[in-house]
Amino acid sequence: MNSTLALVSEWISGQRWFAGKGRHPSLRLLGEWELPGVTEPGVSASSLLVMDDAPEPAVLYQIPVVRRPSPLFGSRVIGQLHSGEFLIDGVHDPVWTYALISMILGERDAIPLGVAATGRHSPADEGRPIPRPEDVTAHVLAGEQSNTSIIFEFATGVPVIAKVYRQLHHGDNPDVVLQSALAEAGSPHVPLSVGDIRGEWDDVGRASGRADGHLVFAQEFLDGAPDAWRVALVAAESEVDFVDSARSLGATTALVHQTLARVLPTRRPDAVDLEERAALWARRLDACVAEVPALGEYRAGIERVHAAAVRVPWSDLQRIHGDYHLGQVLFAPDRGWVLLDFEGEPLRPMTERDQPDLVHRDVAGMLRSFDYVAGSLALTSASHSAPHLRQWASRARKAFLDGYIRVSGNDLRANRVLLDAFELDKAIYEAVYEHRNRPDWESIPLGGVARLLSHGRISVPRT
Ligand SMILES: Nc1ncnc2c1ncn2[C@@H]1O[C@H](COP(=O)(O)OP(=O)(O)O)[C@@H](O)[C@H]1O
Ligand SMILES: O=P(O)(O)O[C@H]1O[C@H](CO)[C@@H](O[C@H]2O[C@H](CO)[C@@H](O)[C@H](O)[C@H]2O)[C@H](O)[C@H]1O
Repeated sequence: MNSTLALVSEWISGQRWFAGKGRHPSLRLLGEWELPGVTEPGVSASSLLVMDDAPEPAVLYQIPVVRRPSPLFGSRVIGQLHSGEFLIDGVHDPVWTYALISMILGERDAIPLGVAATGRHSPADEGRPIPRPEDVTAHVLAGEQSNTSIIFEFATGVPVIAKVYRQLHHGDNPDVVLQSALAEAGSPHVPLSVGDIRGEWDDVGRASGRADGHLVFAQEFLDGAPDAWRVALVAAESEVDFVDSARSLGATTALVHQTLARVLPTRRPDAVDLEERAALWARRLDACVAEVPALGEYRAGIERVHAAAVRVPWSDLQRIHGDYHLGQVLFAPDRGWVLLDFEGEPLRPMTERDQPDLVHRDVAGMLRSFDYVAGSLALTSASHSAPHLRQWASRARKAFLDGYIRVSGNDLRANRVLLDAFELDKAIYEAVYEHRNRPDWESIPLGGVARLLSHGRISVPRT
């Protein structure tokens, strides 16, 4: 028997969303918010906010839990407390999931235990009632994710997916802000927003002593819609051309960018923006080379591209997706491509992720993704020749750009070095991502870097 924190400390390193793999956590409980409306005697449902001080900077995690006198059949038990109660992993517990959806749809406040939280039901989803417990089922979405998503199915009405953010940051989460703005502007290219939960907690690092941000985001669940990564992989595997699909994905991307530029602030980049970007690219290159030494041989070439990229004209800065790749897009037969997960790159600090940026970042991300389809198949399937796969990727990349340029009117080929700079920046990020998560795939982004540098598109004198 033990304290909540001791039990969570033992359990957290085995969780897929725990970022400190291989390192012992040093946890501190900031507080919790208790979900309202739980009527079962002796049972409470809440969400702990726990700071891990072991990494630098420290990471704030959200951990839904249920305390019960005895576990249910199938409960995921975290451990037994001093009190004799059991601490249960909340996202798998029907009391927690029912209280969560009721709090969002009923716009209820949590019981604050050091952390305040409030549910909001989106006007776009109006008319959906709080279901009776017997009219809703919930299960956790399987698969690798940075957060934990719960699928709700109702006796009537479209299913809902609620994403419980595992790492919390002060400020609006772009995932909620951008998708809600797009959905409210009538874009069919994101799922309908259902609602969210915002919270407020202590933060000694802030002048006010408190921080606030999104804790949960709920949206329509597009059941059965395959993601574009799967669709593209199947096409490449069966040697089916992806040109039309890639062109329409490019066109959809441009439409989403246009809507974001219409409904959220944009601004002209100035000299300071360019200086800051050059400094950011340089810092990121240093950090990536330090972690993946194989990038070292490309450093000078990458620096030349970065230097050239800040000398060409830049278009306006605007809100973008931020971590755009084929796995972030679903194909829904009745509405085409639907974009998900606008949280930005998980390895970048939130202060960078919620800033306006060039659309080039998203376009570059997707171009890299076509390269990944070819690269991953070349690694895993002996029956596909590398030149053939390269040709598949290069046709898809060209079609994606064609589709984007046709709809946006923004000729990203005119100053190709700028797009190359973003593609290189993405590829070095991917090298670090693969180094940490899938070392067998490190050669995919490294090959991408080598190819980009061999195109010789830089027309500035070499130093
Ligand atoms: N609205 C949705 N409809 C259908 N599937 C979804 C929806 N949102 C997420 N998914 C599925 O869940 C996966 C993880 O979602 P994502 O937003 O990328 O979460 P994470 O931030 O945990 O990576 C997606 O790749 C997709 O397969
Ligand atoms: O989806 P996430 O926000 O968690 O993004 C991270 O993981 C992605 C891998 O799942 C990673 O994407 C890279 O691999 C993809 C294939 O699995 C490929 O399509 C992408 O182009 C490539 O970047 C992403 O970079 C990372 O942030």
